[in-house]
Amino acid sequence: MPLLQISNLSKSFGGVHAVQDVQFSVPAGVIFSVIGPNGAGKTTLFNLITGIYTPDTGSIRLDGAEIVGTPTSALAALGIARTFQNLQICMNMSALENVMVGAHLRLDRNPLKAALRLPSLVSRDRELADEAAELMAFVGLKDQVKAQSDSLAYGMLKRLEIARALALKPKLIFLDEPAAGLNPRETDDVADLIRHISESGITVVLVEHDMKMVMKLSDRILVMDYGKTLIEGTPEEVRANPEVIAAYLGADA
Ligand SMILES: Nc1ncnc2c1ncn2[C@@H]1O[C@H](COP(=O)(O)OP(=O)(O)OP(=O)(O)O)[C@@H](O)[C@H]1O
Repeated sequence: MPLLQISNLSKSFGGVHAVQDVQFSVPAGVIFSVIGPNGAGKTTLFNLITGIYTPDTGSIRLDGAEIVGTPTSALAALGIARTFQNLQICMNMSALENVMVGAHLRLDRNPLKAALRLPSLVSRDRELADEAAELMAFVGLKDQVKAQSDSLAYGMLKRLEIARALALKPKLIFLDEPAAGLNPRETDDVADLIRHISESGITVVLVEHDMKMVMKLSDRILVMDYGKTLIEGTPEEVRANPEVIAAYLGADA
């Protein structure tokens, strides 16, 4: 059984068919990329799977269980984490606190206990801070553990967001354009990080415009165009598909 199975998924906004009858499945352990021109429906697809939008029709199964209608917070508990195309970092918090937010989302906190600052919770906060520091080191932010978020460069903030998603201890992580706005060296570093995330046992679903990175990293690629699936296959199959070449990749891909 695939980890994630999408069937007949559709979502319209007014007259715009943002996602139209899309189906694919993501086996556990792969790096799965979604590509397509601007407006193809990639982010809408992410928003549907991560509970931000409700589909008009279709089914989304995680480990065989239907998750359509499940709120984002409950999806986090089921093991789905994501990052956003536009950074969602709280700039008035420290970098470490931002990552700890991810861990807090994972844990069931008792607000009364928190208000009373019970010793068990204080020690758990210390554990979470240690865990968050480890994750920051994992994403390459070892030297920024004590930094304020607003002092971090853009590339660092993108990594911080990945660390926060990892703090959920997900089995499936959705990365929306992790290389957008990065220079070629930073892009290579993010590609290495994504590979490490995958090697740690987390299934990765990626939306990305950097075609070199997508071709290098992905086990499978879904190509979308005008809300529909153009093709789903291995990088070799996608690269060789005439429709993809015509619609998207260009002759030099
Ligand atoms: N909340 C919304 N309300 C109205 N229309 C929307 C909404 N979200 C997306 N759309 C429309 O749906 C279509 C698909 O948009 P989407 O953002 O999913 O594409 P995308 O492939 O992620 O594009 P990009 O690569 O530019 O991020 C577009 O025509 C867009 O204008």
